[in-house]
Amino acid sequence: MVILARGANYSHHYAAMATSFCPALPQHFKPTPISRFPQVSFSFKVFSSQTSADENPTRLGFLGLGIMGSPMAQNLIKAGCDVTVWNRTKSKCEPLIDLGAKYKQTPGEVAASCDVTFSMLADPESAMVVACGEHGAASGMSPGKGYVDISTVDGPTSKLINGQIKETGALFLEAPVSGSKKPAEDGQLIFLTAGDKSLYDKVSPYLDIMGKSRFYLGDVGNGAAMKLVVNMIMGSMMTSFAEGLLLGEKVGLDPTVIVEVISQGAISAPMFSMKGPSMVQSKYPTAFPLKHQQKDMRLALGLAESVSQPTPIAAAANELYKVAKSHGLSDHDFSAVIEALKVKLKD
Ligand SMILES: NC(=O)C1=CN([C@@H]2O[C@H](COP(=O)(O)OP(=O)(O)OC[C@H]3O[C@@H](n4cnc5c(N)ncnc54)[C@H](OP(=O)(O)O)[C@@H]3O)[C@@H](O)[C@H]2O)C=CC1
Ligand SMILES: O=CCCC(=O)O
Repeated sequence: MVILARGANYSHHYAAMATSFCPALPQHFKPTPISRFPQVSFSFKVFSSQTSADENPTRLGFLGLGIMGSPMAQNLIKAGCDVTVWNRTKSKCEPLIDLGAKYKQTPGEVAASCDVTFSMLADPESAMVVACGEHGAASGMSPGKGYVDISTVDGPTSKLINGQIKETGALFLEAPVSGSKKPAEDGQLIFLTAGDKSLYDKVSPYLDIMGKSRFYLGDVGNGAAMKLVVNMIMGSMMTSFAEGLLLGEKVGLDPTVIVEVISQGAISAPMFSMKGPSMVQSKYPTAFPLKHQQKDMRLALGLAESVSQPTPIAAAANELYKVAKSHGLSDHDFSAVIEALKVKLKD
């Protein structure tokens, strides 16, 4: 069911109205902006397992069950979707199988048994091998099927995967996400999609289960570019925040007060408020692994290089992430980049 309503100011009113129409269906209900026209309209989407439980429900595959993929697949299962999973490390499939997912031995077998297959892999290399390698998803693709790659990769990788999928007659959509572990758990991700519009239309109900909004950006490569631009800014912001916390502390300021002051002013950001308190305690519980942030800085710098755009701030930030990696912080949250600034230089 989709309830359409115009105007951003009345979202909670319309949300209450929709819930009163459908009291049995509130579990996956949330007001969602129609992101292609963010300035003019909102839609409210109610996904119900009943609506998908028709004669031939769409069979969904999910490849890659890491920090992000696991809760995303879990939300699809909990919404009543028919989901088949695969992960390189099979043990990560088990909690989802317990929730009702099916399991196949290879990405190709998942794709062969599903109508649409989602993938959420670490980086360009793993996205390529899972899509196009031996027993990869492409080996199970054929006309009528679709492949949706949610991994954060660069445009050239996404275009290569698109080409291989298209050769099978299937459709392709790149759909990287903004939002981290908690938004993935809460179904509040922001999808940045590009590619086959008909596949975008087909999978929109599923994107709405996993996310709060979705953007359709046209040709393959635009979704990857949008994601890299956003993460490049985020990565630079984090290093600047880390510098400020350490400088403030060194001149005698209480870093918890710095976090509070920032939260009330013009540079307030959810990221600072969420990560700041644990950073001042030198704790970095992983939501977004530092190794992935450094990968995104590297890919964003490659994108900048491809169009001769100067990005000196991002280049400097990237060096700090590389230093943090060399200190064994790859699997910590990316906020651990602050540790790279604590390293004492030799005399
Ligand atoms: N965490 C976050 O906050 C966000 C992450 N992203 C992006 O989403 C993607 C996934 O992130 P996240 O879930 O955090 O990452 P994780 O490191 O938790 O998971 C990575 C996944 O990729 C799989 N993988 C890695 N290498 C290979 C390989 N060679 N062959 C097959 N599978 C492989 C892993 O399998 P295995 O379990 O066997 O290791 C795992 O399923 C990344 O591109 C990341 O940049 C995007 C938004 C937010
Ligand atoms: O790619 C990771 C993004 C993390 C976030 O948007 O909070």
